[in-house]
Amino acid sequence: MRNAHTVEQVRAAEAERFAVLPPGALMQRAVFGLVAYVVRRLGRVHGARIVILAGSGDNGGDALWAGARLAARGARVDAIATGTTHPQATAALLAAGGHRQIVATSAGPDEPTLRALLERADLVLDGLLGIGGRGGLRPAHARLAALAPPRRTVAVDLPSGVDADTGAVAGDAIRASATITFGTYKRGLWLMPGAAHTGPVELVDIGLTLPEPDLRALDDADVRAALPVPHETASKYRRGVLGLVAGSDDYPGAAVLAVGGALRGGAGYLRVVSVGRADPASGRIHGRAGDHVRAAHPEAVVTDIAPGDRAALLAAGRVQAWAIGPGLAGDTSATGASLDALLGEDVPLVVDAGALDPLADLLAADRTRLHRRVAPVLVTPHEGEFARLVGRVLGWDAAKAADELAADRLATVRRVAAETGAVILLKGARTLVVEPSGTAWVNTTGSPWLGTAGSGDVLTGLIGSLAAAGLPVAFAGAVGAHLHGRAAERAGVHGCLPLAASDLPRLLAATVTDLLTDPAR
Ligand SMILES: NC(=O)C1=CN([C@@H]2O[C@H](COP(=O)(O)OP(=O)(O)OC[C@H]3O[C@@H](n4cnc5c(N)ncnc54)[C@H](OP(=O)(O)O)[C@@H]3O)[C@@H](O)[C@H]2O)[C@@H](O)CC1
Ligand SMILES: [K+]
Repeated sequence: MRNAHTVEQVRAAEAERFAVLPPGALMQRAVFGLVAYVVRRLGRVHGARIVILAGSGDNGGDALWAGARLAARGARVDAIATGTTHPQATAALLAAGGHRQIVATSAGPDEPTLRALLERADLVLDGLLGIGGRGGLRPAHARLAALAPPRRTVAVDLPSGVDADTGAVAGDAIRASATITFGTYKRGLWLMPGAAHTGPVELVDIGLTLPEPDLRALDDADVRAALPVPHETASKYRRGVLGLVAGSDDYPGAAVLAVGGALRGGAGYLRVVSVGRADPASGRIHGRAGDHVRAAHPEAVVTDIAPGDRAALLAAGRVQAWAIGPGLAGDTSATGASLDALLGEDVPLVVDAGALDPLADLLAADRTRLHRRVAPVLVTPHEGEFARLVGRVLGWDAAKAADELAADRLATVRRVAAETGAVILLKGARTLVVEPSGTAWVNTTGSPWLGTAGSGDVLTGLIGSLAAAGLPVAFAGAVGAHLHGRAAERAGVHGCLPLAASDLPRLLAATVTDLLTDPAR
């Protein structure tokens, strides 16, 4: 498990260490980790050209100290400063044979010199701003951030211009090929849009004693430990039964995809309820979605119901979790009736796609509905669906939803989870899962190829299945998002590019197999 903390939490932990350690000790620990990374990355330090971008604070100090160590090992180190710099670190750099120039002064480098330095650099260390940064970069910093070559830039602690707490980016910000962060992960390294600036993030332990994290990210080891694996006395019922309400005559494929995801989540039995209509000749209820599911997944037990038939829905049988939404289209009042029936059942419920607007309508009529329910409800909107949800339930207009998410994605989702009583899984690059209590996970697996029709249907089935198999539904959301992302990452290896959603169930099986058979277990 990786943990992220707020700047306030980091400052408090640092203060506690400052009180007992010799001056500069924490910074030297950070520098040691940074230099180790640079040496590993470059392979050969002697003769390498390093450019340090240095701001006025301790973040610049880290980078300059690293520059001093690298200069002492034979690197050519040029520091470009925005103004005054950390005195001891600057003295160390100069003593080791490094150079320093200050931009925007008469003796500073002109534009062509600056560009040439950065173009020739083997590596650029971004020490413009760390956790002390506030708001958008000032002009001198912004100019350097725009010139730094993304593929050869390493961010020190965090990419300058990314807000350490929110991940917000106002104007120019460093784009890094890697980030070496100190003490703990900062939330902004994991939250969009900042997360798009970091490259892979490495943590250097500097010995901070930290409180409960504000945000968590699962690793493969966490997911492996959480996977529902049947034991000797398992039976299909004991492994958990998922009820999945999915598919309609208009969108039968969504049900097939959701079932594909559900079959890889660990539940032992799958009851699928599809919406059909009465056959004029026989009077029997029959739907296209049911036919498609039966043909594609003979192991699923399918019931066709008339739109909104609550009794027929619940008669499908006992389940340990319900999921509703993929491929439900058309009559939202019928979906609302089904949803209302499922909300009356005391088992975890996953709500997605075509059931999200009907849920919003139910919550608009009664905001306490989910707060009063004992078992949790997890909703899985993408950004557009989230905007509609908060529009209908909380009265936010679309611009407000977009602005709040851009300013502080995590705080916004936390607020909406607390107000609605729903566990919210906000899909997208860096999917967030947030409980009404505020407990939050961010997903760091995935691939842009996942932005394809139907991938959300697979995710809903997968999460529902994990919940039916016994994982708490919010955790099932975090585990499901991790597996879904890992599956997509494997697409290239398994010859599945461009990725189609129907490839995902097979890729999920390969992902789970690898996790369970990893010899390092
Ligand atoms: N202390 C230690 O032992 C350890 C510290 N560590 C390191 O210290 C870093 C934190 O250092 P820090 O507190 O000095 O803050 P940092 O981000 O470098 O500079 C802030 C200064 O920049 C300015 N400024 C603010 N906003 C701005 C903007 N938008 N655009 C431009 N300028 C802006 C403002 O200065 P002003 O110009 O207002 O005087 C402000 O004071 C941390 O990230 C980690 O790398 C690690 O080594 C672990 C051990
Ligand atoms: K930085």
